[in-house]
Amino acid sequence: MIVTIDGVAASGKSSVASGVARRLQLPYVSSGLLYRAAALVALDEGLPTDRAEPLLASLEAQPVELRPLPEGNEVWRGSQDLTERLHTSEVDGSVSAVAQLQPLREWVNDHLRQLPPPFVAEGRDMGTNVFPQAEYKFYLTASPRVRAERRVQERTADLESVEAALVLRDARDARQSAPAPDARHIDTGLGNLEQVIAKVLSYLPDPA
Ligand SMILES: Nc1ncnc2c1ncn2[C@@H]1O[C@H](COP(=O)(O)OP(=O)(O)O)[C@@H](O)[C@H]1O
Ligand SMILES: Nc1ccn([C@H]2C[C@H](O)[C@@H](COP(=O)(O)OP(=O)(O)O)O2)c(=O)n1
Repeated sequence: MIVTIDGVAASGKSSVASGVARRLQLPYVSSGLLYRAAALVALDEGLPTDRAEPLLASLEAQPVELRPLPEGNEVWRGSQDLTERLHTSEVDGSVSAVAQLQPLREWVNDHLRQLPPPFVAEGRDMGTNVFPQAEYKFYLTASPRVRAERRVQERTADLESVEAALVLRDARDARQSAPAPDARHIDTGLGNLEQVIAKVLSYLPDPA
């Protein structure tokens, strides 16, 4: 079984995917972490974010590995744990450019398609491009203000600038963020995290 949870930035994808996966006793897969890791490598190494070749060459020379652990996804590069460095405003600011590079998208998608099901996968195009065969698909939304209020709890930045950055990233990511026609839409602003997790679970078979 593959469950896909797509949606806009800070709509709650990883928290909801993690909660659903825990209840189903499945791993969850945070695809955005691979895009974030690629953006971090570009920033660390001073590589351009608008050209795929130098970045791919670096990622091939020293590969990045996504570890979809039940307690949280980690990203490693050799002996370096990158996980704690993936959710900064700097990475937020560069990741959409990297995610527009088609060869980078193929690099991410090759990683994801090697993972053995069952799992819950979250991102932008899990239900459309990467796992169109998934049995259960969800698309999370919430207003920019609601999402910004959540993100200020996690970033040292003010509400107005976080909201503006989210709206900008939504626009930059729009191309790969179209919902799957067969996805169920859930507005995560209408309930708390537990209620949204329960809503998703209500459409899924009970764990054996
Ligand atoms: N109803 C809700 N649904 C989902 N997340 C919520 C909700 N209410 C508050 N949150 C919080 O909002 C944040 C969403 O962040 P995250 O799950 O990282 O979103 P995304 O993966 O879409 O960027 C988390 O801190 C989560 O606990
Ligand atoms: N499947 C995916 C997942 C993420 N991306 C891009 C779009 C986003 O700006 C970044 C980071 O995504 P991530 O889901 O980690 O973060 P946000 O929820 O957007 O804060 O990666 C993508 O293009 N396709």
